[in-house]
Amino acid sequence: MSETTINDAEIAKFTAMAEEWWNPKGKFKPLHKFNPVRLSYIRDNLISHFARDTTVMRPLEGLKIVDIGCGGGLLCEPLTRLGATVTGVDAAERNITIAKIHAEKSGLDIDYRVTTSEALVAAGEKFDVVLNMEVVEHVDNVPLYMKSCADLVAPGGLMFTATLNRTARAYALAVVGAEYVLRWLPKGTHDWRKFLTPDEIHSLITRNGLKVIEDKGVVFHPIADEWKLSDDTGINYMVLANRPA
Ligand SMILES: C[S@@+](CC[C@H](N)C(=O)[O-])C[C@H]1O[C@@H](n2cnc3c(N)ncnc32)[C@H](O)[C@@H]1O
Ligand SMILES: [Mg+2]
Repeated sequence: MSETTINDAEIAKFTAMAEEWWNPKGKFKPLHKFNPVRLSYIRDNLISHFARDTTVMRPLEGLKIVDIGCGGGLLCEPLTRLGATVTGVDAAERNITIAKIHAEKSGLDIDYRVTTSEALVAAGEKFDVVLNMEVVEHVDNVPLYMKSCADLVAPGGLMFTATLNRTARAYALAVVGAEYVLRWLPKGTHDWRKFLTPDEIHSLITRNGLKVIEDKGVVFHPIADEWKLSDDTGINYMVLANRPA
């Protein structure tokens, strides 16, 4: 394939951190702290969009989900427990190795693959739900990446995109604060210039045939030591979109 979304330096960076995926106090601590709020946002929207029964143990039974840039599988595992049929995709082979070992230990059946969104499109795959969480700021060729994620959404399906906004506040908090002051993340984790605004994400989504349903900010509350949903999309945010049936 001539065009790729893989940035070799980014893949090397994530490969070097791969052993840390499931350590809640390690380099991925921010994602662990983030996980409950984004997981309940995803679950609630899947249940309402696909009209699922909330009284059953596995409300997502039968839904086909692909998690692009799944890392160690922090979202793949709980979504599998909720009944979904999950494919986890990452360009870093080491991440997929770690994800597979962890799923095996947890007794979960997850289809983990070392590949990319553009390769899945070339293979003609479609999913009810595409998760595009904290990846777009780490890829090359953002238009190709967003097009291939969108192309994977089946008619009637949903896509969740999470990333960081390109604001002065995001620079101060997500780069300087998180990497240099609080040391939540290794220095160099994020390049602010690669962050995208909600308007830029919307245009990448709509030009590929999806409709934006809503934006949701995710904000850290230091006293509660918790992330919460918010209307403030100035730093971390998620965009929910659908492909009309
Ligand atoms: C910040 S992590 C996010 C992990 C996961 N989505 C989460 O939110 O818990 C970004 C992940 O994207 C992967 N990645 C980077 N570029 C990619 C590409 N072009 N295609 C697929 N995965 C990629 C990295 O290896 C890394 O695991
Ligand atoms: Mg990131």
